[in-house]
Amino acid sequence: MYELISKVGKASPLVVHYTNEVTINDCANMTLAIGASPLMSYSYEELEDVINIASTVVINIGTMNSSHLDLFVKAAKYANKVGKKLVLDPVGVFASKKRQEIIKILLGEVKFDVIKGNMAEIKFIGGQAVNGQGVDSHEECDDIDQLKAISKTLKTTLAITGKTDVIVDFDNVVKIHNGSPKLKSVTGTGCMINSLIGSFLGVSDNSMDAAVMGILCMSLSGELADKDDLGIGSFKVNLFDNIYKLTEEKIRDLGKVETI
Ligand SMILES: Nc1ncnc2c1ncn2[C@@H]1O[C@H](COP(=O)(O)OP(=O)(O)OP(=O)(O)O)[C@@H](O)[C@H]1O
Ligand SMILES: Cc1ncsc1CCO
Repeated sequence: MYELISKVGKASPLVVHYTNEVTINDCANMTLAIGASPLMSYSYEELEDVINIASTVVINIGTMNSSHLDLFVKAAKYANKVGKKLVLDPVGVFASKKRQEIIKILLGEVKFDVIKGNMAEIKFIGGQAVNGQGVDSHEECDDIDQLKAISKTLKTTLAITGKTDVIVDFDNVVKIHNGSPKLKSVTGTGCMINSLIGSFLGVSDNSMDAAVMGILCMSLSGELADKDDLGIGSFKVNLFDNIYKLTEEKIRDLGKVETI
């Protein structure tokens, strides 16, 4: 699995993003930092052209935009139709009825390789009552059986972020114990994980490995970046530097990965 980091650098897969306007630039830079190639689009006109050349398509509903709702569904359905890998981030799904409606349509009509969310977002799409605010989660990992059931119902790999990250594919479960609380104070670290997972899916058919690697790269780089009592601006720069300088050896040595 750890060798995927060199594979991404060599193959530089194209990750097409339909994502939110808040973190779009950081997602493009994160894709480049790990060695893949980003393309961000909001156009109906080029939808088929750009998805045809993509390795992976990322759908992130973070900033609900009336003119994008149908575009995101069309993009996801077309990616499915032509057999592209797909990642969904149901950002803030519990915050509004319209978010719930669009996620219901996407889950009903599209098969995703990985659904990435914070614990509140994932529990919510699994039908649980949750404690979240806007796009943020106040939930932690308490019931692995519940997460396994959600993965089975949605027939997908779940990549769930939090103090402890959890990746669940049916009965296979991996926990990641790296991280830094500062990652929560930089907006879009979750969105950037979609870019990382999308990059790894571009060089692997194993969704679980891609999801573990995507979260691990962010959580470990955040941990390494949180040095010398840095302020949050410098921390963010240091986070990107650490992603860019990750190696297979570093991940193998410093990753705190627990297979359950
Ligand atoms: N309390 C914490 N301690 C350590 N690491 C954390 C903590 N909370 C979150 N993280 C890390 O922060 C990163 C992003 O996770 P988070 O759950 O904040 O995503 P998110 O809510 O989807 O983010 P965003 O909406 O800003 O994109 C992950 O790498 C996760 O491990
Ligand atoms: C703050 C925020 N609002 C909509 S999307 C987004 C980025 C983090 O998900």
